[in-house]
Amino acid sequence: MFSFFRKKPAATPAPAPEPAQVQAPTPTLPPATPPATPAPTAAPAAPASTPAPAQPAAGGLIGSALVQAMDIPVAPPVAPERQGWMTRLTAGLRKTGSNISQVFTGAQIDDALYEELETALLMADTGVKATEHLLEEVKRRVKASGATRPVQAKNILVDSLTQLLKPLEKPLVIGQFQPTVIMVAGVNGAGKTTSIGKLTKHLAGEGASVLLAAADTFRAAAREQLAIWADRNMVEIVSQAGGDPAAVSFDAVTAGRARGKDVVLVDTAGRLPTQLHLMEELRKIKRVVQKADATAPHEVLLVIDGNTGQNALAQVRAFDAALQLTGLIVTKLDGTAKGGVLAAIAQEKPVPVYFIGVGEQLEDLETFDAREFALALLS
Ligand SMILES: Nc1nc2c(ncn2[C@@H]2O[C@H](COP(=O)(O)OP(=O)(O)OP(=O)(O)O)[C@@H](O)[C@H]2O)c(=O)[nH]1
Repeated sequence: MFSFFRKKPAATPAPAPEPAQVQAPTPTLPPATPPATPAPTAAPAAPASTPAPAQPAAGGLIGSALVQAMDIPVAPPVAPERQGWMTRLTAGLRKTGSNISQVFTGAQIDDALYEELETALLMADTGVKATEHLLEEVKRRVKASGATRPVQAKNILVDSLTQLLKPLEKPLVIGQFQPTVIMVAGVNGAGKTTSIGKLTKHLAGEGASVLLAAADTFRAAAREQLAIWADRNMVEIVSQAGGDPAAVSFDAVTAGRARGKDVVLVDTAGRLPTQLHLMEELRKIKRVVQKADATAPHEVLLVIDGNTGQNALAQVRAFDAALQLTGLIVTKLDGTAKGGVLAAIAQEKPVPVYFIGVGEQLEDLETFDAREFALALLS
């Protein structure tokens, strides 16, 4: 089931400065879709209601008589329409998740388990701060709940990770502006064009009219790749060999407005944050897009390759400083053992994650859901 974006209801006041151009969503587009999954019920350990850990009673109660009822979070089931995605996500995150899950295969919760957990989280590129946070949370809640079995500690980790990642959840909203201009940036090969192609397919499939801007004017292959996605989805593309990327973006936004498009997606060339002149070029694209539409770009997305681990955090910081990011797309989580980087982002630079990618297939890019991610990682 498609659950890529939420359409702003027509009744929602649009803060566009040119009311005449802000139109109600086209009838071909679906109404606002409810969240694909129920809001995660991040059940705190609720120590208040938890009976105190059992004290050996006088008279020598043994075995199961000592077991107390414990309040351990139990994950609610995933919505049926997300089951297929969960299967792909679980498979994609296997490399990252298996090392962490391994920690909970022993017989008891002890210092050795916590040490192993710390190492596993650090190895998954969760970062020092997020690792410390998660460790403290798990220890605190294990103690408060009286949990003794590693599987209980694992459930508590799922819940703690969900809570940490929750602020990163945000749906992509279109329909508030026409067109919604989405600028996409990132380092070389992060998966920008592929992600734009997948997004285009899904948006077009839902009846949204999309215009693509090939603002990577240097690399012929990049333009061709985008043109293939445009052809496949029968959407229009503004492209120009060797031209100025800002000029192409300006033309695309102007054309998008004139033709009443719902979405304009601007694909920019890959660059490293250390290439200052190229970062300046990105700023210029953003400024020029603003000239074509004073309210645009409405979204500035950074695509990051999940394989880059902690370096992804540096990319988020650098691109955010240059462009004021509104969201992230994290790709290639399938080929990495470093998927913990999302926790590092949540802890240190919480820019919303609109989509995550776990493969090259169309259906391998989906909306980010904190609980799904935590469950898939530790399943
Ligand atoms: N395994 C895997 N591969 C992916 C994913 N997303 C993209 N790719 C692959 O990554 C490679 C680079 O993707 P592109 O979309 O060309 O990357 P780009 O950021 O546009 O590249 P430049 O324009 O050169 O900066 C392609 O082979 C994609 O198929 C993903 O989630 N998982």
